[in-house]
Amino acid sequence: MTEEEARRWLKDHFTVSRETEEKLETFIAFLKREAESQNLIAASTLAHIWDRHIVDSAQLLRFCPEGPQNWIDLGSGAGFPGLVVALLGPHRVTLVESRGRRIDYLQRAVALLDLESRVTIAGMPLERVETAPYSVISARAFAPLDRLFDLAARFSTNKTLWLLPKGRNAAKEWEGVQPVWRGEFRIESSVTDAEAGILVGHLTGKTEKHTAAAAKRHQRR
Ligand SMILES: C[S@@+](CC[C@H](N)C(=O)[O-])C[C@H]1O[C@@H](n2cnc3c(N)ncnc32)[C@H](O)[C@@H]1O
Repeated sequence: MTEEEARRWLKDHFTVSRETEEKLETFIAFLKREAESQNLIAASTLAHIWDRHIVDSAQLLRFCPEGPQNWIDLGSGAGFPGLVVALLGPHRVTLVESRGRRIDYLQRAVALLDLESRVTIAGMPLERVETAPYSVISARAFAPLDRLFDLAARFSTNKTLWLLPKGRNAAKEWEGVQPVWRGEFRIESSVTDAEAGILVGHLTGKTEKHTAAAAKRHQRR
């Protein structure tokens, strides 16, 4: 969609107050300035931030239950989708990011947008983040699904909603992990790219076959 259509889409789907609109503009201006001195988003998307980043992030909120969620966003990078979700909804959001300059950027963005009371930055590799249950887990362009589940299943309960924009291979990726992982996922199409899929659902555990094989390996040790 064009940038104008993307702005309209946002207003049609969410209650965007004047203050939130101003904050989104402030965030985009800040991102553009920062992108001059560090690699934050693909250069080809700089002229399409509303479509490729703001709406692409915001659309995840369509699948989220009402009310404030305890949300963790893995590999937030320039703040997508985590910061957009925090700007548009009442959620408490933890942004996980391991790269120093991006952590510094995220800290300044959160202060600029006055989000300190609801946004926490876990500035470290995900592997070092303290285990805790979250009600929503999101990750865009973070890792292939098998690695993502391996790294992040410890933040999930049977009730946790996973929101994973996965591009054009969403169905294949979900099929690919099924020998190991059990869950109930559906694929929603992305409003910013009709061919891209978003995996939406719950992870319920590892398959019995996999659990039995792991137990056997453990016994042999
Ligand atoms: C391709 S970028 C995507 C950024 C953002 N989610 C987006 O879609 O624009 C992946 C991000 O994950 C971060 N990352 C990669 N491995 C990580 C890890 N193990 N723990 C935390 N962050 C990690 C990288 O530093 C990078 O900022």
